[in-house]
Amino acid sequence: MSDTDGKKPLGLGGTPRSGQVKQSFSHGRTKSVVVETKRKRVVVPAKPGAPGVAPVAGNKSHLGDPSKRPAGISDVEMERRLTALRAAKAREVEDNARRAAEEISREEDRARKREEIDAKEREDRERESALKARADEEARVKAEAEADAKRAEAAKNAPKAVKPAAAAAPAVDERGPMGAKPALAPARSKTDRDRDSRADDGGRGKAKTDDSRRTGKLTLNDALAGEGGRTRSMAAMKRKQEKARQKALGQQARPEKQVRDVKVPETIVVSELANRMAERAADVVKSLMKMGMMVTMNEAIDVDTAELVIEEFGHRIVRVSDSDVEQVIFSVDDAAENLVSRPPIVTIMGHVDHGKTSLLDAIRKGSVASGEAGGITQHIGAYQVTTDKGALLTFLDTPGHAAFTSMRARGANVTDIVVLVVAADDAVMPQTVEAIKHAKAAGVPMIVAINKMDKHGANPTKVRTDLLQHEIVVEAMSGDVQDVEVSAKTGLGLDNLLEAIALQAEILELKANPNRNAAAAVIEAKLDVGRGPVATVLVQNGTLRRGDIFVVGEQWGKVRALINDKGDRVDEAGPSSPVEVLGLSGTPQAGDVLNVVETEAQAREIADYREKAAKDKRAAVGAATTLEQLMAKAKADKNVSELPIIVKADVQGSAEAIVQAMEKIGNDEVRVRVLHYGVGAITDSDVGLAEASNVPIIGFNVRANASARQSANQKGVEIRYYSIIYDLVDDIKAAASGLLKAEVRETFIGYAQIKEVFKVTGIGQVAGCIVTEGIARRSAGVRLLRDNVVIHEGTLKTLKRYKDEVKEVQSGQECGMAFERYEDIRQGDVIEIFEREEIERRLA
Ligand SMILES: Nc1nc2c(ncn2[C@@H]2O[C@H](COP(=O)(O)OP(=O)(O)OP(=O)(O)O)[C@@H](O)[C@H]2O)c(=O)[nH]1
Repeated sequence: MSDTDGKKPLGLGGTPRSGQVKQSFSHGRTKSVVVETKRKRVVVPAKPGAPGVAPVAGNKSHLGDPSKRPAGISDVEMERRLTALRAAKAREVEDNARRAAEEISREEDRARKREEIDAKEREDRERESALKARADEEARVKAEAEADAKRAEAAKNAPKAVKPAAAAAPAVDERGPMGAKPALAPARSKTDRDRDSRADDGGRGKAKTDDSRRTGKLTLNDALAGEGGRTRSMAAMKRKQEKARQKALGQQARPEKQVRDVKVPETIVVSELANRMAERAADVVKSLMKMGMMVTMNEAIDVDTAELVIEEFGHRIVRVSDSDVEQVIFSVDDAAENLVSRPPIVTIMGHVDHGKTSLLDAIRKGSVASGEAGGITQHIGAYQVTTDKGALLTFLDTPGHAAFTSMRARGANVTDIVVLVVAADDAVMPQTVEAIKHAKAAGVPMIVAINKMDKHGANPTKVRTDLLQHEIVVEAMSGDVQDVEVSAKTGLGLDNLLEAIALQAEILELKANPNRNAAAAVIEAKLDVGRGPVATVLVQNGTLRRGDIFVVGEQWGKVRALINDKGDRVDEAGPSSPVEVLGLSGTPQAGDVLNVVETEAQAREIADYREKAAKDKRAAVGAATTLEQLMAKAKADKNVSELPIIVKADVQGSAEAIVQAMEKIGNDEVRVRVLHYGVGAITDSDVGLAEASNVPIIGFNVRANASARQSANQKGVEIRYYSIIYDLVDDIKAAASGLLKAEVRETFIGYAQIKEVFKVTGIGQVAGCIVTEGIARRSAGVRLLRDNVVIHEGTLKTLKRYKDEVKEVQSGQECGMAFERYEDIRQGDVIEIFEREEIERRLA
């Protein structure tokens, strides 16, 4: 079937010249298409003025060649379009004329305003120069120079300011009536105006823009329409105004690149270097790459390379050494007017059981002694007491046991006054002498408290004379050391003691500046299960506050809480206050100094530096320097038996004291080696270490946690608990004694002389002897002496009397002796008979 069946071909009429084309498709389908060729219509243009031709509607010549029109547009449509075009052109001409007129009027307005502003500026300048002229000669010269400079600047700006406005005058304002309204804008700098002119391309009225910037008043219309519909914030406007003002004052709008002093240690990470130069890290990396160093911003470079980079960026290098990080905490001395009185820090020292704790207890009316394990003060406590007269005193309670010597030494260093307790029923004892030495070495004044005056047989005079031997001349003996007779039990003389302390403090004129960063001494540190590391510190200067950032030894932190000696939380602690500090990164050592610093970065930097330095030091001490030393050490170690232990204690001071006590145990042959010590409960890792090294764990006032207990049971690790240091020392001594080799004691029991030597089959050489002295015993040891020289030492193979083997032969009797594995015996030789006895030894 054909598509053309029953249909006429589509055409515009007339006589078309047509033909048929047959098209073939797939699957044998065909289609006949009728092709029609249309004749072109020829339009002859009508002559203008010719009769019958309407000027617009009748005459179609102005509609152009219809063949060139787009298809389907009729003459009428064409006519309508042309009319619209003509009307638009007429409107445009009108608009242009109107705009030009408006522009001229605006220009006139602008010129008038410009003149006004110029006049005002001129007036200002003249007034300014007149004012300056009245100043002294030097100021006048300077002012004139400035005025000249300003005039020159103004002269430079003036023509440029006019130019864009004039050039823009004929331009068409596209913003219509809204934009055409002359709006007032703040005065603008030339740079801003130029920039705006550039931003407004072509069609936008530059004159309008300039005008709005110069008029000094900002209207809503202007603000909204000023940037082609782009709104500006008030802040942006203010910035522009500020820039313009600065420009007018002759300041540079763009700040010059700042040259910085860049501190660089021996090595520095690239990103940190960029940070210190205030440059982009990527730029620094780029600059390094240009130098041929392919580094990333997280890699460290040496100081010499850093110097090249710094120079390239136009900064200055300041080389610092690692230790310089500590410089931030070295502060200048306080000015005298900033210093205020502070309470004295008093340390009570003396021999064991002379009543230190009882005395302090009596002073602060508390009961420390009764709560202590075994009645021994185990660690330093610090307390503040107020006397009846209102004087505030800070007491450090130092322990009395010899093991705590080092802690006491530290106590003496933060101490202003030492109270030396000597029991009146005893005398000056070794630790009394030690305390005197410490106090003298630290240059700390001393007050002697002669305690236990209530006791029968108390003899204070003996104490005073004993002290003379140690160059302590008390006041009672016309010396300069105050002495007070007291009884901690009855409270006798306590007032006098406090008075003596207050008097001594007055003489010392103790002062500190509370208005500076705090410096404090750690008197105790422990790891508290709930609170983390806790340090008891004594503020020495400044005021320690909550939130302060500090570094203490190898640790650092931010004060999370401060707890005073009464257990109350406080916000700050002034000079001489003892206070517990929470918020440390780790447990510091007793004796470390806590310093408040400005930033966390500084604190961390100092702590890191100290940790590294301490590590290096330990490594240097541990390393044997020469081969001989190494060999000597190895040899010495070989001959020494070791009892290794692990110590865990409740506080740092106790742990250190135990380690010291352990070091003292032992001799050339045996020693106790503390493999590891720490503060806090015994944990799995302690048990792991103990198992690996096969050592027992000593817990002093601490216990193993549940899992550590369980794994210790499984692994067979021994854990021993103590709360009294004497018991611990005694037990370890006993254990170490077990390592000592038993002593071999030799006892001479007799001599025998060899009369003749004969050979016996099956035995070998046999000596026929006579026991000349003592007794000859079969089991004993023998030495063969020839001309009083020992030529053999061994045991007997046989001891015979006649034919019988006997156990012993008495003096004066004859016997036969043969040596075990030795034959060279001669007539006349002497046999020495002795016995060996092994004696068990104990450590002293
Ligand atoms: N009669 C009498 N006994 C006292 C006096 N002062 C202390 N004592 C006793 O002496 C013993 C030791 O007293 P502490 O205060 O524990 O002695 P300490 O010097 O602190 O001892 P350590 O902590 O071991 O260094 C205790 O039994 C006290 O009761 C006193 O004035 N008179």
